[in-house]
Amino acid sequence: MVLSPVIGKLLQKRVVLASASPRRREILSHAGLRFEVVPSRFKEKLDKASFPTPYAYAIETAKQKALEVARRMHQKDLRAPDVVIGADTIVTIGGLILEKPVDKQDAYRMLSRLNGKEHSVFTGVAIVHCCTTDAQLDLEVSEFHEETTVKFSELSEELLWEYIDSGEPMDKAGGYGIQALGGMLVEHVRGDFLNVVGFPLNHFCKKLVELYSLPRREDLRRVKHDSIPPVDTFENLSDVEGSGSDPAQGDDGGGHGRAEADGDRTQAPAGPQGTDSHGTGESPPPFPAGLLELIDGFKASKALFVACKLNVFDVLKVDGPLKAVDIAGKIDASVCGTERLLDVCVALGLLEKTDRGYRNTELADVHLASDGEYSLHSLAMHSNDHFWSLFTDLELAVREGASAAFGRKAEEPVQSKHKTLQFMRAMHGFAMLTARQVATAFDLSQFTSACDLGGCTGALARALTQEYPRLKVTVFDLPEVIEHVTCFQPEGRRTDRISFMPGDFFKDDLPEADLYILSRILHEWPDDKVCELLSRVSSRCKPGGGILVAEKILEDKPAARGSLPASLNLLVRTQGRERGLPEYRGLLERHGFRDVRLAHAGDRLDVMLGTRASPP
Ligand SMILES: Cc1cn([C@@H]2O[C@H](COP(=O)(O)OP(=O)(O)OP(=O)(O)O)[C@@H](O)[C@H]2O)c(=O)[nH]c1=O
Repeated sequence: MVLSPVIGKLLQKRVVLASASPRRREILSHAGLRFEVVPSRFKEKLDKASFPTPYAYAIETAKQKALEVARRMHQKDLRAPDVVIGADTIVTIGGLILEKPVDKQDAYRMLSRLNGKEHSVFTGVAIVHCCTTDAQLDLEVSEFHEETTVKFSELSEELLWEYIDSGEPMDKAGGYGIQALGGMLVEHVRGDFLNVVGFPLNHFCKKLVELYSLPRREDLRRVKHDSIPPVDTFENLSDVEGSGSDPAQGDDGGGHGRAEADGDRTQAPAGPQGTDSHGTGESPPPFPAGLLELIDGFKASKALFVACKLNVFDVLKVDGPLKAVDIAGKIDASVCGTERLLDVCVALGLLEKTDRGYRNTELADVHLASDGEYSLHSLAMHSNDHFWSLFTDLELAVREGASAAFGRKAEEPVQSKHKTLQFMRAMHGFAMLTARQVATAFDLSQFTSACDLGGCTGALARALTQEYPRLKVTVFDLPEVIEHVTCFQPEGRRTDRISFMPGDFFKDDLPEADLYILSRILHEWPDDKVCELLSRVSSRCKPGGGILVAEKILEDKPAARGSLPASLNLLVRTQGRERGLPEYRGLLERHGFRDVRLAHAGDRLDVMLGTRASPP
């Protein structure tokens, strides 16, 4: 790959870096690029839960930063620059996205989380090509991301605070700067170092080669139909005249789309014979890339489920990297089928393909192998074995409503030991990822006893006892669940402050406690059952006692993507449903709980805390 000529081609263009990051400026100017710096005013507040992956979030933020600058410059000068570059760097660990710390305590929380562990750094990059025709701004976006894995040493509290007091963490994602003092915290790095610093230069150059070496189909089409080529950049910069292949086809996970001045749109491909899809010479509708992704979404889920079921991630965690033929032997499957499945997993970001064979990404090691503390393997298996077939009845459930569909092919009760365990593992995986955030959403230190109703494996109980040294927690769940809880207690971390009690919260006496917890329980039930349960809790709870409810609360604005499948789950599964804050608040108040407060516990859950009022 020839790097400098491709950077050289940009020298003929007015290039703007839409970033205030001094590191990005330095990396790009060292590479010989000439550009202006116009920091973006885009507020980095996108809803993380609405993105399928952390890097999708970073890419979208990068894109919005660049688009904001392009539009602002166009408005101001009536002429936008030729190219605007935006980037966003995030640090991710255990499903959490860490951006820049807001204060020293926040930096401490981030660095403690990274301490002694491996994490990923993603930078999303957007390259926006601007073209102004008749004062109209036409924008075309190319985007990609790069991942680097960084391992921190075990660091003492003292060192962490010394580092925080140096002031270095404050303007850096994850609260550290690998290029300076923060380099001392790092044991090893896998991948592009500059990507951690804030800009993946190598991938950027490859992207430029891809963009500027091959004229894209849409450019050829536009040259043919429009009198003025919209982006003169490409004809001028092309090395390979007349080559008709479409680099977007070979895009390595990055996108390639078009945005309009007042909103984002994806570029339509040329219709047959290079005409637009209407055959009229007018612009075809935007290419519905997101829609096609949705249409294909079930294939991606199924590929993940099958790879989990065949234990691909377990095999690679122990023995990877391995060639397809060796993996096929270990999972007892055909070589050609295995190879295809593995390549799909690479495309989905679950595996990496190296010269030595396939290996797990960190995501797969942590969440898709079956043995990890934060494994979601059983959640994937539960979705495959249980929800997949229920969802084939979605049409019926929608036509007839939950209650009509319920009972026909309704849920088989979770009976066999295997099913119970799979269900418990599935719940446990999710609870392990959310328990700490639920436990710390409010200060619960005034309570000395709690009862977690339907607390399953005790994941939340453990987070609560770790957080509150005075608190004793009783986990109350069905006998068939309590029977298996010992499998889920981590060796060496048992505490006599947690006890497990078998029982049915609709029938049996509830244990005595200062605080009653219903975490992801109420959405499972219809209103009459919710009222029955809340009235049982209310009559057992002493005045001044508390109720803690964790649920994903429906919002008035269009629901976050993450909560949508859950609301459909409930349609095909039980008669329960998601509820909004006023409804939950009303239910709690009706059952004698006042001062209901709300806190967010990460992207997937909200927590409400109410106090039992004295009876009138
Ligand atoms: C992990 C790490 C990050 N960073 C800096 O963290 C900021 C991320 O924040 P951002 O939101 O992507 O960028 P920004 O600084 O707010 O600038 P902008 O592009 O204007 O949003 C960027 O600065 C990066 O260099 C380092 O300097 N070293 C490191 O090891």
